[in-house]
Amino acid sequence: MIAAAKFRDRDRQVILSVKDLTVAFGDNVVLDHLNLDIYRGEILGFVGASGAGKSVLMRTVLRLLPRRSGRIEILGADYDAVGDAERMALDTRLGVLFQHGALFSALTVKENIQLPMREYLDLPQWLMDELAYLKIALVGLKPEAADRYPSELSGGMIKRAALARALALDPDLVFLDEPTSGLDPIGAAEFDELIAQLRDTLGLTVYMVTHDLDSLFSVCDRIAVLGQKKVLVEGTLDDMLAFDDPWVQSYFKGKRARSIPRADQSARFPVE
Ligand SMILES: Nc1ncnc2c1ncn2[C@@H]1O[C@H](COP(=O)(O)OP(=O)(O)OP(=O)(O)O)[C@@H](O)[C@H]1O
Repeated sequence: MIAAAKFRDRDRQVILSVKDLTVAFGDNVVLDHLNLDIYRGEILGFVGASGAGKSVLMRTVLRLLPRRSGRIEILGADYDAVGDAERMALDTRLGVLFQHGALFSALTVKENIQLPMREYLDLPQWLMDELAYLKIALVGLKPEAADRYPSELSGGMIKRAALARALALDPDLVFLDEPTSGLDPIGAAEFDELIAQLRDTLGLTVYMVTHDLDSLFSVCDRIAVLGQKKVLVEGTLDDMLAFDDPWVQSYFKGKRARSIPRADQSARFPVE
């Protein structure tokens, strides 16, 4: 924890800051004065029991759900305090991969990737085509995938195509909602590797909601646990293991967790 804190304080810029966020549906308060910071260039794994509110948090940050109170700052700018033009510019800094890919079935992969470009940019078709092929290559798909429809793709290819769409506008921060769910262990490991590669080469920041212990142990720099309507604990895997809470203990120290080899986190959190 000390090492992680040093690394953050010294080098890191907060890219997304959620302050005092409360979200409720009628009497059902799902998030209660929640705080969370995400730092540039990190892969943050976000976990919590089913129904804890992980998707609600992600959707609220993306302004797909209303909040009762609280502030959301992207790259230091308060979403609510900026004008329409700046808000639109902030939107382009974020990319999203929804659970199950959420590609439009009537559009080809190329057309899906070009959707955000059409919405936010004014580019000639030839340039959008070149950019789409670039994104397709970036996520490890072959060029032939460009003209395929989602129904013609495997589960792993759909995830990659959806990731290519999330990267369409060269975002600073991507939200991934259970990106490896439904993939076999090899496909999931390859996807994790791709995420780490994109972080390293593009300097991408990644917010990953996941139930996948392999992902948490192998690619996440930091973990945050949602519980009791707040971020219960955040930090390294060692912080999770030391945290005295029954759900956190059984999640990170359970039989399944014990069978997974851990990545060397000291490489990611160097101490001066
Ligand atoms: N649009 C909505 N209207 C009313 N209640 C909602 C809505 N969306 C989510 N909820 C409620 O908010 C709570 C948190 O749901 P959420 O989907 O965020 O959980 P989660 O942590 O993502 O769960 P899982 O891991 O199972 O996907 C649940 O009680 C859910 O019923």
